[in-house]
Amino acid sequence: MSHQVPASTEAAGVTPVQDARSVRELEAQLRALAGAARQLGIDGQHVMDSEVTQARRALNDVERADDASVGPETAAAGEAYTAMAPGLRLAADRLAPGSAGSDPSDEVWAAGGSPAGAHWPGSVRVGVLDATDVPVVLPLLGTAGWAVMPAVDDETWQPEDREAALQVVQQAVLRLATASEPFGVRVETFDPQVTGTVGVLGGVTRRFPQVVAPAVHDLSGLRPMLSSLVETSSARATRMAQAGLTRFAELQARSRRADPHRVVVVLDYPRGIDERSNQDLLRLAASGASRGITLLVTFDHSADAAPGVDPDLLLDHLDAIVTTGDLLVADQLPGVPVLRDDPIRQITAVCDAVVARTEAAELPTIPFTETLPPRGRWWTPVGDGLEAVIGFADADPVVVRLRSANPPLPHLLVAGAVGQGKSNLLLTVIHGLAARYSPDDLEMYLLDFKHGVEFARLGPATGRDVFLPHAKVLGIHADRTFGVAVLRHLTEELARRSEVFKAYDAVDISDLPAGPNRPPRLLVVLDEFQVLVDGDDDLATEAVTLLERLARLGRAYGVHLILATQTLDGTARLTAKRDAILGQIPVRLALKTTAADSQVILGPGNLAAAQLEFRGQVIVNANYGAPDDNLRAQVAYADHEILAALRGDLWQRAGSSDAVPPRVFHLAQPAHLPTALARQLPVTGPDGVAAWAGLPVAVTETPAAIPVRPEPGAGVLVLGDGPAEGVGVLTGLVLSTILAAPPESRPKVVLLAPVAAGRASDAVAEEGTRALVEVLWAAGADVEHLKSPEAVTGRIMDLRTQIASDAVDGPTLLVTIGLHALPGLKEAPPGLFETPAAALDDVVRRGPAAGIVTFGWWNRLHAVTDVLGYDHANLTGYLFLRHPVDGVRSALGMPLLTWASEPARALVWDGIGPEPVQVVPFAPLTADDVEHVARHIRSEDPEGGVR
Ligand SMILES: Nc1ncnc2c1ncn2[C@@H]1O[C@H](COP(=O)(O)OP(=O)(O)OP(=O)(O)O)[C@@H](O)[C@H]1O
Repeated sequence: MSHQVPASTEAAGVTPVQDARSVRELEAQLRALAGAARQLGIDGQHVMDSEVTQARRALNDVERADDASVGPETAAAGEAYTAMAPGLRLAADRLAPGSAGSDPSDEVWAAGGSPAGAHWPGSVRVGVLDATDVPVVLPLLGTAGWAVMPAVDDETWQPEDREAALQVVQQAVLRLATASEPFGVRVETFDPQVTGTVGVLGGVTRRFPQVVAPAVHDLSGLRPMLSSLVETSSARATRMAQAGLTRFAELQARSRRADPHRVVVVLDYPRGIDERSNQDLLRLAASGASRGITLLVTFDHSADAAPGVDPDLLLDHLDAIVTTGDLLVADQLPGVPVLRDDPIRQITAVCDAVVARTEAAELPTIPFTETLPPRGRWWTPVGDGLEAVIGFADADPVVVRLRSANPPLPHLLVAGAVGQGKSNLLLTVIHGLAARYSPDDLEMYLLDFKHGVEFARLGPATGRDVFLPHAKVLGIHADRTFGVAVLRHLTEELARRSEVFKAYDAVDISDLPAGPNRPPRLLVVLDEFQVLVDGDDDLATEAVTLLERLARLGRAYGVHLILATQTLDGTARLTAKRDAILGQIPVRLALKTTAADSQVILGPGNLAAAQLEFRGQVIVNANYGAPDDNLRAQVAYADHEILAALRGDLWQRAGSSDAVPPRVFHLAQPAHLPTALARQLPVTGPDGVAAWAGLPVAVTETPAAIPVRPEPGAGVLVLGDGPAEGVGVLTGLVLSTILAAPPESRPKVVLLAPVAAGRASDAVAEEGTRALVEVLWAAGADVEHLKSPEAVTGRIMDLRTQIASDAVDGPTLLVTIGLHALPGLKEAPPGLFETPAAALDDVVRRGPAAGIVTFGWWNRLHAVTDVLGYDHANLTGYLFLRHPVDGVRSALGMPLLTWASEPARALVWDGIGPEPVQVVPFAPLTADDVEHVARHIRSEDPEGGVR
C-alpha cells in the first residue's frame, strides 16, 4: 500500500503551478496525485470526511480536464491543486505529524523539532512536489522499508549520487528520532564505509545507545545485530500469534512498557554483506512490516555483491526511492518528481532535544500492588508449591512457581547486570510470597553476599520493631563462613525432615498431611551467591558441595533456592560445578545483562537477556533457558514504602510482638549484646557458668560460651586490638557470668581499668566500661571500679594477700582492662619485695580455687607472657581479636592454625572443644543501652522478659 500525500499552499499565497511545464508532464503528475488522493479517501481514519469529499471533487475536475483541450486542461489542473490543497495538507500533518513532516526551514528545528504525539510517526517527509512547495511524505514505519539509490548505472556512478542517497536516509532517521516518543524507536546501523551518516546523532548515542545504537562497521558487529533483530522479530511474531494480533501497533498498545519500533539502517548495500547476513536481512525485510522492524537501505551500484548475495532479492522487498541530482522519485509515488529537502541543520539541537525528552520520560512502571491477590486471599494454605506474580508480559500476569513436581520447578536462578533491577525483582518475589503464605507455612533465609542494604529493611532496627515475620535468617552482608554455616544448618534440616518423611512414608513434602507435622517450606535467597562458591579453598569446596546437595535434595523436602548473581562469567570454581548446580534449576529469570552472561544464565546461544532494553525487563524461562521458551516480561516496581507498609501488615497478622525476629548477621558488625540478652538469659550449666564469648557464626542465636568453674585454669584471656573491642568482649563475659548466678550469690566485680596519665583514652571503650558498671549496678552486683594506676596496683597486691591468707571476701570476678598500659607493673612498690606483676600472676593462677576468677584484656600475647609467665598462669580460656597469628598459634599450641584477623571476628578456645571456633564478638554497650538492658534485667523474669 502506498499513500503519498502532496499538499499545496494556495492559502499561503503561492501559485500552485508556476512554470510552463509541458501538459503531458503535468498530466502525469496529476494522475499520480489522483491515485494517491484516492488512497487517502480509502484511508479514512486519517482524513476528515469533508476534506476527502473536497479532494474527490477536485479529482473529478482533473479527470474532466483530461478529456479537454490544452488550454482548459491547464486551468483545470491549477484549480485542482488549489482545491486539493487543504485536504492534502491536513493529511500530511496527520501522516507525518510533528517534526516527521516539518519543513527543514521551520523554526521548530531551532528547538530540536517536536514529537509526533504518538509512539512513532508512520510517514516522514522527503521533500516537496517539484516546482511547488507541496510537502511530500512517504510511509516508512509499518512498511518493510526503503531502498534509496542513485538513478545511475555502474559506469556513470559518482560520489555525489551516493551522497544524495545517504542524505535521504540520514534525514529520515533524524526525523524519526525527534518525532517519536521517548524510547518509541530504536535505530541500529551498519555503515561499512564509515560514512558517519547516522553518527550525526552521536549526542543521542552517547547517552542512550538503546535509542540510537553506535554504528557497526564490519561483519563481527553486523552479525550479532542482525541475529538479535531476527530473534526480536520471531519473538514478536509469537506474542502476536498468541494474542491473535496482526499488526505491531496492536501489540504495542497492549504492552506495559514501550517496545520500540526497530529501524535497521544498512548503508552502501551490498558492500560488506555476506551471504549469512543477507539471509537475515531478507528475513527481516520479508516479515518486518507487521512486526515493527523497518529497513533503511542505501544501494551502492559500485559495490560487488559477495558470493551468494543477490541484491535484487532484498530490493524487491523494499520501496525504492531513486535520486537524480536534487530530485527523487519514489515507488510509492510513481512518476512524480520530488524535490529533495535541504538537510536539517540544527543537529545539536535535535540531539539535545531527544536526550532531554528521553531523560525526562518516565518509564512506565507497574506498581507492586498490582501483583498481589486481594487481601482475602493472603496467607492461603500451601498446596503443591509456592507461587507469586512478579510482573506482566503485555497484559498477562507472570507467575513464578516453586514446586517439587508436576512439573518440578524447585528453584530459581536470577541474574542481571548492575542496576538492572535484581534487588527489585528479589524483593518482589520475597514480598509476593510473604503476602500469599503465612510464616507457619513459609520461612525465609535471606542472604546477601555483597554489601547490599536491601535485606536490612526486612529485619528489626533501632527504633523499628517491625520485621518480615517469615524471615528466620537475614544475612545483610554475609560472608562465606556464615553462608556455609547456613548451608550446613539447612542440610541438617533436610536430615530432620527425612525422619518426618519416614514416619509418614512420604517422598515429597506435599505428601505430608497439612498440620503441625508438615514442616514449612523454606525459601533460601542467596544474592551474589557466586561469592560463596568462588575461591580456591576448603570453604568454597564445601559451599559448592552443600549447595549442589541442597539443590538436589531440597526439591522433595520443600527447600527452595533462589540463586541470584550479577555475573557468572569468569566464576572459575563454579564453572566446574556449574552444571551440577544450574542443572537443578529449570527456572531462569534474566534481567538485562551481557551477551556472555545471558548465555551462562539462560543457555548457550540464548542472547535474549542481552537484548533487553530497560531495567526491570526480564526474560522468564522455565525450561533451562531453551530459547524457544523465552517469555519477556516487565517486573513490577517494589516501592520501598509500599513494601514497608506490607511488612507492617504482615507483622501485625503474625502477632507483632509475639513474632520471633530473625537472626541478623552483618559482616563487620559486632554482635549486639542487648538483643542477645533479650532473647535469653545466661544460665549456669553443668560445667559451671557459661560466659558469653560472642555469637557463633551460625544460624543459632545462642551465644558461644566458655565454661567458668572455680578451679585452676578458670578465667579468660582476651587478646588483640583494640580497647573498645576488648571492652565489648569483657562486657559479654562479665554480664553473662553475673546474671547466670542467682541474685543472692552473685560474685562481686573488681574492675581494674587503669587510665594511664598522658595516654589518649578511647571514648568508645570508656563509654562501654561505664555502661558495664551501670548495668552491673542495676543487676544488684557489688562493683568496684578502679582507674588510677596506684589504686589498681594496690588492689592487685591486696587480692594477692587475701589469697595468701585465705581471707578472700566471697566469690569475686576480677576484670582487668588493658593492664599492659599500667606503669610500674614490674616494679615492687616502695617497702614491698613483690612486684604487682608477680602478684597478678598469683591471683590469676591460685585465684580460682579461692573464688577469684580473672577475665582480662591485653593487646598482645607477649605483654601477658611478660607478666604472667610463659605458661600464662595455666589459663584455659582464650579469645583472640585482631592479633598476629604467630601469637595465636603459640598460645594455643597449634602451629598449623590459620587465623585471618578480620574486624568483628574473634577466635575462641575454651580448652575443651576439639578446635577453636570463630565467633562474632559483642560490641561494647553504649550509654543508650544501659536503661534498656537494666530494665530487662530488673524484670527478673527469664521468659516474660524476653523481647
Ligand atoms: N521493575 C522496575 N520498574 C521500575 N524501576 C525499577 C524496576 N527495577 C528496578 N528499578 C529501579 O532501578 C534502580 C536499580 O534497581 P535495583 O536496585 O533493583 O538494581 P540492582 O540490579 O539490584 O542494582 P545493583 O546490582 O546495583 O544492586 C532502582 O532505583 C529501582 O528503583
